[in-house]
Amino acid sequence: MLDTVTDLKSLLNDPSLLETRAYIGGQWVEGDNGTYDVTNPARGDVIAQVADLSRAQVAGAIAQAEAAQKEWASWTGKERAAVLRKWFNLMMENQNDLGIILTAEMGKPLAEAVGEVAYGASFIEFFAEEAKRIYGETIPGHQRDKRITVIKQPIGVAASITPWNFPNAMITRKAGPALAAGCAFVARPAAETPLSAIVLGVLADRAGIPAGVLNIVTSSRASEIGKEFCENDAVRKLTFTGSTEVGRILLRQAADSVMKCSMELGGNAPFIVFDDADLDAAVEGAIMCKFRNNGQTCVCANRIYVQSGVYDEFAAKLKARVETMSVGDGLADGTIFGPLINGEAVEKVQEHIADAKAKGGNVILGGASSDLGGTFFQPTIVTGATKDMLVSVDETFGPFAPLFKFEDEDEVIAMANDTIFGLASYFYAKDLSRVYKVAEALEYGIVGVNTGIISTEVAPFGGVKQSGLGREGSHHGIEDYLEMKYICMSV
Ligand SMILES: O=CCCCC(=O)O
Repeated sequence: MLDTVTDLKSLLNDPSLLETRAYIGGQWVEGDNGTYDVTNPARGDVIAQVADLSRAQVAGAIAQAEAAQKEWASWTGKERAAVLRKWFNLMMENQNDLGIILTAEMGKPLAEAVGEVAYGASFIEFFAEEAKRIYGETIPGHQRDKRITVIKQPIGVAASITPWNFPNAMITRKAGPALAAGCAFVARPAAETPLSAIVLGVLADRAGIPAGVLNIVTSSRASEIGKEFCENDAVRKLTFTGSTEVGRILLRQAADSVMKCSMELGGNAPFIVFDDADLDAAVEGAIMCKFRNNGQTCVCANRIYVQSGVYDEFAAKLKARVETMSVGDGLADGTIFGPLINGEAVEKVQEHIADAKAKGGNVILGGASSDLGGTFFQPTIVTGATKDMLVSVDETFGPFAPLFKFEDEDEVIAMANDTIFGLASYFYAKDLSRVYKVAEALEYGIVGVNTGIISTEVAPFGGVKQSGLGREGSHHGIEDYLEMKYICMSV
């Protein structure tokens, strides 16, 4: 049982990793607004009380970042790479402790949490390497006496707002390229999961990242902090992962200062199973894709389309596999499905299931809260899903798998693209020309073909349509933190 912060400390190999103060300008800082409670979603127990910063303190953090940025940018790429590499090493050396902290505040099973820490650290490793490869360009002059050079420079101070579902990796995917580029960074983690962010500050400090280059600002007041980030002229880049609704608000707020924005927003991922697919592989892919993090991931399948010839078999196989998977505390052995983050998340899953049932859906597995109570929910599969159901337009963000039936390729492509979102999509098929045609026709930033897992630091992650702006990860990911400068010289 994790009743208090002392209990959580006792689970850690290095209890000093559990810090509850904010990290600003290399100092550990108490909140002007006191503290707020961080709870364990499995039981609702308070596990820590974290610094609740005021807007003025966040402005102070931005000032510290601004003061530190120029010196940091003057370091060579190789020098920046060396400390980023140390930061990566420290994350991996403390991977299990970081995983325990993450599970305690977010709820996902420990194996997934430890996996997320490795995934998060991979962005620091990758961008440490990229720090040495920020190349410019020479362009043939437009007149005989002209020489044109393009250099790339850090954009300045970058600020991030990140969600609770990936409390580690969503920060590192932004901080890695920002710091590698020579930007200073101010991170505001989700109020639900500040401890995983703060521990990144602890390790950054140990790695020798200079004071002010990385700042972690914790606060229970999301909208105030969002406003400060958008309205403070020293912030030149805002990077956000979260809902499309909040992304729109931030974009509006950021318009006045014309800052560069990256938005990784909501999805409504289709997962398509064609009749020539390897069905067992498709079932495994659907499980990974739909139920990763208990369905609480922006790239989780939201709508599963299965061609009529294999529909019943796929449904039976999926049910048989999912019913063997257990729901439980994230720290308990064998848990596959942890708790949902909070009561609101449970209500949304319930609403989508009730709506599906009312519109003719047939619950073949689950459908209700788990006997464990709290926010534990049974993984649920519904057959007979139709496009008038809520789930076809709205991301459930929970363990609900609706199975839609389709007849042909054109029909399913039209259904899959019939959404304002365009983040991830998936399909299983063997026919090569179908594979190419469908991959090209899906209006999404990411297409998984015969795989349910597409996330990696080496590929560009991001969406089209109202799923966002910009790409994170890969060599493209650093571009969002750089400005191009064109130098025109007359010789
Ligand atoms: O909710 C979105 C988090 C993205 C997780 C990933 O990188 O796969």
